[in-house]
Amino acid sequence: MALAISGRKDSGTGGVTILSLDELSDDLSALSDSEAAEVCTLLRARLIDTVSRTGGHLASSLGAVEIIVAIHRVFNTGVDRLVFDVGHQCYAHKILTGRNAAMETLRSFGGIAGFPKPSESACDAFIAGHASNSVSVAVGMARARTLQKKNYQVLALIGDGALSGGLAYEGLSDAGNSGEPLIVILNDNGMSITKSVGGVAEHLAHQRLKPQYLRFKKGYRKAMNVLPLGGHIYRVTHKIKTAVKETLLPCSLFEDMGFTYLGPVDGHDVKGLTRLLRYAKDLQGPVLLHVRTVKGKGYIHAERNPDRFHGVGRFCVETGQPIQPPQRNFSAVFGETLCMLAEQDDRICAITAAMQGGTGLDRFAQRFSERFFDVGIAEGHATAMAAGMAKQGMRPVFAVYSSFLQRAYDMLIHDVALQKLHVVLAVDRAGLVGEDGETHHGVFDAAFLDTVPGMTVLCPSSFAELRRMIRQAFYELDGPVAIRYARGGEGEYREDSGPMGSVCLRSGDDLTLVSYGMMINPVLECARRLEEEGIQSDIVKLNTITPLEMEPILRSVRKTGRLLVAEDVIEANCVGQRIAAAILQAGISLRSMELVNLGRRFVTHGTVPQLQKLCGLDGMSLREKAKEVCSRGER
Ligand SMILES: Cc1ncc(C[n+]2csc(CCOP(=O)(O)OP(=O)(O)O)c2C)c(N)n1
Ligand SMILES: CC(=O)[C@@H](O)[C@H](O)COP(=O)(O)O
Ligand SMILES: [Mg+2]
Repeated sequence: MALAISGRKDSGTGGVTILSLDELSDDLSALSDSEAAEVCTLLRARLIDTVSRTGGHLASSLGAVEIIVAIHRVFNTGVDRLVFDVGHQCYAHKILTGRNAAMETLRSFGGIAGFPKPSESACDAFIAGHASNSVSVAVGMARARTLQKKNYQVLALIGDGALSGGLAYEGLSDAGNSGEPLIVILNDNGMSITKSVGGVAEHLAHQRLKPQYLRFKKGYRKAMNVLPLGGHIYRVTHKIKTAVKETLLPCSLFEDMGFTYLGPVDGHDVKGLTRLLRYAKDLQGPVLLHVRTVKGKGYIHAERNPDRFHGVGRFCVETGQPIQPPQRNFSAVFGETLCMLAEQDDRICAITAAMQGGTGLDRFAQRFSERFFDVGIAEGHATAMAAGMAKQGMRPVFAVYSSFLQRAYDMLIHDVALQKLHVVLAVDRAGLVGEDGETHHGVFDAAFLDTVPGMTVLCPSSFAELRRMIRQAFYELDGPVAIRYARGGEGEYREDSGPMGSVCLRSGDDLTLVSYGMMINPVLECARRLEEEGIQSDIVKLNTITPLEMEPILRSVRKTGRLLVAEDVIEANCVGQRIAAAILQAGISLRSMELVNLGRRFVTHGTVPQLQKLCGLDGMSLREKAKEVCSRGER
């Protein structure tokens, strides 16, 4: 593919200035080293500018700029397969693959996604969003290539944080042994969202810091700079270097697993990275290139606060301050309430899988550091560990995003439920989450938690209810208890409806409306609008969705004969289906019924109100559905 930089001009010093990223094709192979460095500068400026207006994952994307430019210099991502881990660092790749203008629409409804999407570009090899699977996917692609006798390269780009997830080791162990040519680039910035934790983080730090090795490597680099870097010379000298390394350092974990280990190298030296990738490409086996980067590189506020700029809303470029002040949210209320309870009860422990800030646990981590456990991106381990703690008499709560809890389904059944252990799950980001889109919506938990024997699932609709339910989860219930709540703050409903089970919020004879959690807000709006048209509805709000308390619902539908259940979860085993089955079992025949939910689809990205509208779950759409229900059948 030809390089298209029509916007180049001579800088007057013999060098070339690249005027616009729009002029670049995804094939950067003809760029000189200095042009490549210039492209990196342009990309950084573009990332800071766009993300300041759209919001998104800035710090990780900034840190990966040189890696991505080097990849595009050596590989053709339209044919070679580049698998991003999580995918939140892929923005530079999007810009280089025809989506520079579309960056203005990043993460917005109808715009480009914040994660890799093959439907957007053939250069996006695989959808990503959840951590630690990239090596497995890459091995799969490499094996498919070999079986199909095709000729392309496969790369996985994985961060040190993602390397705290057990799945990564299943992939590495198999990849190292496979003999398949593939390149794993480990982008090691010492950070997950907060600081990387665990033994592997220690191992990586050790690899970087062994002083004798660093001294040796400096000398080696000097020598390499004066030598012409032919493949043969590099191979021989690299062997010598590896031998020296092995006598000075304990073997890297990756070498033991069967990889040719290269590094650690400076991940912001685009020239060096390009050379190493060319070398790795020729090696024809599993290679792990360990690259050291700075999270947030090139933007002072992000370098200083990489966790705040990991995922960021719109901000002022100059000051780094958010445009909108942070909203009080369910996660913060959870964290505060937990601190209050932990003050009185030293059995309470909090567990996070690398999501301390997002789950509202910052204060708990400071105040009760000995009872706070960040286990890394390891949701399965967190769940099994909570089971162990509960078995020995502690009161663990695992605070976890709904979509990441999917990773721990087996542990919930095998390690927690089977022994009826009192583990509390604070299931954050339940329901539609907005701009992160299909990989992050918390729309499966209501269905899968219901299948776990002995599980109780509580659904607060307000901060007051969340506070009460946390206490109930610890002191009035036993066995596994999940409290599921949405991303963000309260809506119009701010009461505490009191008991667990189901409560009637409003009385009317024409129709029964049922909902729970934050969906109660559009349902209240729907009821108000119906009333304006003379239709009176009962609203039954479910405070507990597993097990269901059916009595208030049955009482209501006996009266109205019509039912509409609204929920922002997938259709399979949704609450509406369970209610419908219970109504049938009770021998009640309804005149009409509508179950409004997300059906059997993946919901795209956008603001939550936009997505609710798309799915027919906003107040207006629910009113239309409710009117249909009312108009069906005679009373
Ligand atoms: C299974 C899962 N758990 C948690 C997350 C949330 N998460 C997204 S990125 C991230 C940190 C990743 O760190 P690293 O891989 O080192 O990438 P970096 O941001 O440092 O470039 C976490 C915890 C996730 N995406 N998937
Ligand atoms: C990439 C990733 O998985 C997280 O960074 C996630 O985007 C955080 O979401 P919140 O913004 O809801 O905390
Ligand atoms: Mg990292």
